[in-house]
Formats: sequence, C-alpha cells, structure tokens
Amino acid sequence: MSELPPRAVDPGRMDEDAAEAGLRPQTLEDFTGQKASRENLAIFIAAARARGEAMDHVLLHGPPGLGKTTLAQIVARELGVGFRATSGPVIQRAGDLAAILTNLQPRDVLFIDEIHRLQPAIEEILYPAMEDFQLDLIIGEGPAARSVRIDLSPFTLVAATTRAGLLATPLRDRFGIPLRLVFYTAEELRRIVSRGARKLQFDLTPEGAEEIARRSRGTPRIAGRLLRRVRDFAAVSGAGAVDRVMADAALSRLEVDSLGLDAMDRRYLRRIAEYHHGGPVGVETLAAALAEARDTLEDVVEPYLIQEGLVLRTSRGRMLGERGWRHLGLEPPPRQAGQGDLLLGEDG
Ligand SMILES: Nc1ncnc2c1ncn2[C@@H]1O[C@H](COP(=O)(O)OP(=O)(O)OP(=O)(O)O)[C@@H](O)[C@H]1O
Ligand SMILES: [Mg+2]
Repeated sequence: MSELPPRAVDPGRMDEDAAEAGLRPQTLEDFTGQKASRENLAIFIAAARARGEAMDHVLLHGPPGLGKTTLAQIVARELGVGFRATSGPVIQRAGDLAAILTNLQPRDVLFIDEIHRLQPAIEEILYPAMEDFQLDLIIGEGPAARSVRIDLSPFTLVAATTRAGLLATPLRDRFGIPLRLVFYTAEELRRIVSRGARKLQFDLTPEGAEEIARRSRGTPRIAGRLLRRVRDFAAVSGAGAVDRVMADAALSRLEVDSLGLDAMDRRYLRRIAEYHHGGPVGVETLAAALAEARDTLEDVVEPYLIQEGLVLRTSRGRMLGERGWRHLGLEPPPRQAGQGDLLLGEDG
C-alpha cells in the first residue's frame, strides 16, 4: 500500500507503542471512561466471584485503541484468575485451539483478539466449548475416524473485535455480555493524559493536557502516543512545565490539527470535496484513489470522521458532512445534506 510514514494519529498499534503497556490501567477503578461497560463488568465480576463460578463470556467491540485488550486483562485480574491470550488469525488448526482450551484452569479468562478473523471450522469447535465446556474432536481419518468428547474446565471467553458486523450470528449470540466501547470524551482523555504524564514523571499543565486530549480522536492509545511525542519535543527544547503553547507547537509539528486530523484524514476529506463534489462516493473508489486498503479506511480512518460528523455514511456511499466542508475551509453546497440517501449506522 502507500509508503507514507506512520501516522501519529493512527489508532492501530505501532512499534513505538511498546511503551504503552506502562500506561495501561490495571484495575477497573483505574480505568477512565466507558462508564456503561465498566459498571456492567463490575456487577458481573462481583456476581461471578460471589458464586465462585466462571463469569459469562464477554464480547468487546469497538474501534482500535479504545481499551479492549486492557479491559480483558482487567477482567482476569479482578476475577483473580489466570489470563491466556491468543488471536483469531494465530489459531490455524483445530488442534491449536484444543490445546489452549484443555490447558485452561477452572474459571480462567481466555482472551481471543480479532475474533472476526477466526476460521469458520474453528468457530464450530468454539460453540460447544463456550456453551457446555465440551470439546468434540475427530481423531483419525477415513473409516477409522472417531469422535471423542473432552470435558473442559469452565472458563470465560473474552473476545475482542473491531468489526462486530463480521461475526456470525451464532457466535455473537453465545456471548452473555456484549460490550460496545465508544470514543472517549475530551474530559476523559484529559484525565488519562494527566495521569499518564504523572506516570512518566513529566511536568504537564492542565491546559497542556487538555490540548493533547482534544487532538487524540477520542482514543487513549493516540493520547498516550501524542503525550510521549510532546514529552520528547519538550525534552529537546528544555523549558519547564509543558503548557498549552508548547503542546500546540509540538502537535502542529506533527501535522495533527485542532480536531486531531492528520494529513491522511485531510487527503480523504479533500478527495470527496474536490473530486466528487462532496459525494456520495463509494468506499472502494476512495480507497483506490488514496492508495489505501479499504479495511484501513473503514477501521482506522473513517470511524472518527463519521462520529464527528465530518463524513456521513449513506446507502450510496460516503458524503462530506457540513462540518467536513467547514473543516476544509469551504462552504457546504446548498441542499447538500443527502436528501434521499439513507444514513447508515456504524455496521452499515
Ligand atoms: N480507559 C483507559 N484509561 C487509560 N488508558 C487507556 C484506557 N484505555 C486504553 N488505554 C491506553 O490505550 C492503550 C491501548 O489500549 P488497548 O490496547 O486496550 O486497545 P484495544 O482496544 O485493544 O486496541 P486494538 O483494537 O488495536 O487491539 C493501552 O495500552 C493503554 O495505555
Ligand atoms: Mg487490543
């Protein structure tokens, strides 16, 4: 795909984020934001602990970098049980999953990241495992093949996906606790940034934290990354506490604008404005024109633009929203609001 340098505001995980584990909240209490999910989890965790049983299975879905992996780890810690992590694309053969499942201790948490990328044949094995804690395996081949049933320890599957819409219904239905993570508010991100600065022992004023938060696209991973970049910038320029002016200077250098949009986002918006008169235009067309993978646009670039009303997802394709026009410094055309176009939800 494109040979552009890594984006400072890419919500996906990058090499430089290896340091982010240090900023990861360790308890539910420490976990800022996601109030609804947090409150739900607290109740289910307390109930499972009181009964001494495995907690019901949890499906975490939402855009990258909002805390799915973090919450999965917290669930295991708060339940006081073991944590075993794997991911959809890593499990290649039935035997891989069988080995993981048979090694679980009673009430353990098994975390499967990117569950939407699990192969269908392997999903089939997961169904009885989730429902009855049983594994049905075929041993041998041809006429000698026979099926054996193995009892598993009761366990909690915590699965994460950025694309709940891609999950087969029978799989989705087997999660007793589906939780949808949402973008963080600027105030929640400000608290996360301030807390991160204290952890990094870096002197940041509340206004400096606010400036970083405002440009983090509702995403803690980006907030953490921008915080580290601002710290590096401040270290070089050698002044005292980092305030709004210094944070703004550092972020502008990264070409992260006032809404947290970077060059890629602006290229995307400008493409719709200049080549398609504001749309609608199909996502495939945009992906080809921008030399990006369609998945990258849908998972990484668009969710925040859509949430902010910069882009509208309609039945006939993407359209520039009124805020999108204004962010580019352009006047929205009259009657642009997409009359006759059905606005689609997030999984549309
Ligand atoms: N509520 C939060 N408070 C503070 N920091 C957070 C919070 N949620 C996430 N983070 C930070 O953001 C980083 C990314 O979170 P995490 O890895 O859990 O995201 P994710 O949803 O699993 O992303 P992906 O879809 O890419 O796997 C964490 O390492 C942590 O530092
Ligand atoms: Mg993750």
